[in-house]
Amino acid sequence: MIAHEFNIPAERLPALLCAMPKAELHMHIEGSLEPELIFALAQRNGVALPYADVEALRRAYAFTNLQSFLDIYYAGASVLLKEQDFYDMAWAYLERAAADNVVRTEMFFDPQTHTARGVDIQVVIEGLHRACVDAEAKLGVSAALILCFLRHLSEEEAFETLEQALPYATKFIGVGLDSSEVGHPPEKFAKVFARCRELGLHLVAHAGEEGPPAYVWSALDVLKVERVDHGVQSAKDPVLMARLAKDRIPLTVCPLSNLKLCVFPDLKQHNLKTLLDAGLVATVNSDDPAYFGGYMNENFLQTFAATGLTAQHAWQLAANSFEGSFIDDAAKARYIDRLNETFARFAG
Ligand code: HPA
Ligand SMILES: [Zn+2]
Repeated sequence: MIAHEFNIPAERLPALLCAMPKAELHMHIEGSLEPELIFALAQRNGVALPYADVEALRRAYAFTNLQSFLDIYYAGASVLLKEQDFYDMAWAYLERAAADNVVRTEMFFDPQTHTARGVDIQVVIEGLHRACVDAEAKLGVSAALILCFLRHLSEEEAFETLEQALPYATKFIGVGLDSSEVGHPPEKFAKVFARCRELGLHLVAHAGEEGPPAYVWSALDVLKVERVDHGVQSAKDPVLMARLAKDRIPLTVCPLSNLKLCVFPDLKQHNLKTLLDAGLVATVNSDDPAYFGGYMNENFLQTFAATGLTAQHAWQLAANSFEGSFIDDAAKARYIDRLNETFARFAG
């Protein structure tokens, strides 16, 4: 996709970042559970929480690394029991996404977090999928689901989850790999990803969030993923950077997540600009917006303010999000037209 030349006055850039159509490719739906909804669902379902109130829960959101976040994230998800709970969670996110001009979203969900508590996978998938169908009809947001395997569990358990999910295979478009990265390299899941590939599912995996470039290499070469989630540690390996650029492998970067989990000490030092300027198909995403302090537009606004990215970078990030999405080429072209129309409206 060729970037057009746009002359955007600097003072219009924040409004343009908010207005431009964009795709979100890295968002864990359980990470969109706001504290208010956690407490409302706890009350509705009679689930006891180890926090006195919403403020006490929010105060616990002071993370030092990925694991310190995951412990609280899994505790928050414990209030989800019924199909309507999954619907309500997804609907709340989809309304926020629509407000941020997200026109396409590919949402991760973690079935093992729920089946381990005795919730049937059908309840999880049907509730989330119904919200996706309604989002298209009522919000004009195209929404799809990606089932993630928890990498701290075994490959055998991933296979069991895949078996349970297959009756609902028309309701998700692919599989991913998330949870504790270091010590759980992609190759641990080689066989289950090979099976998912045979089944025609799209493949993605978290790699290079905290883990080394070697994990990004094995996500590509062993799992054969089409996108890498996070991938920011790739910048440490010039040969890997060249490979990602050559093969146009999208990286779903999550700046506020990286800040809150101390992957970078501050946003000014985030390497998004390095990745873009090296020609990588980098995108901006919210990861776990209820926990990391912002949905899509907040990620764009804060990252641009901190790192001095330009309107040209904004266009590239939005175009990359459509290129990296799992929609057909005609839909990509329509979204790029809408992107260009928005830029033309903001041009000086
Ligand atoms: O950022 C993340 N990394 C790994 N696993 C996750 N599960 C939710 N968010 C994340
Ligand atoms: Zn993630």
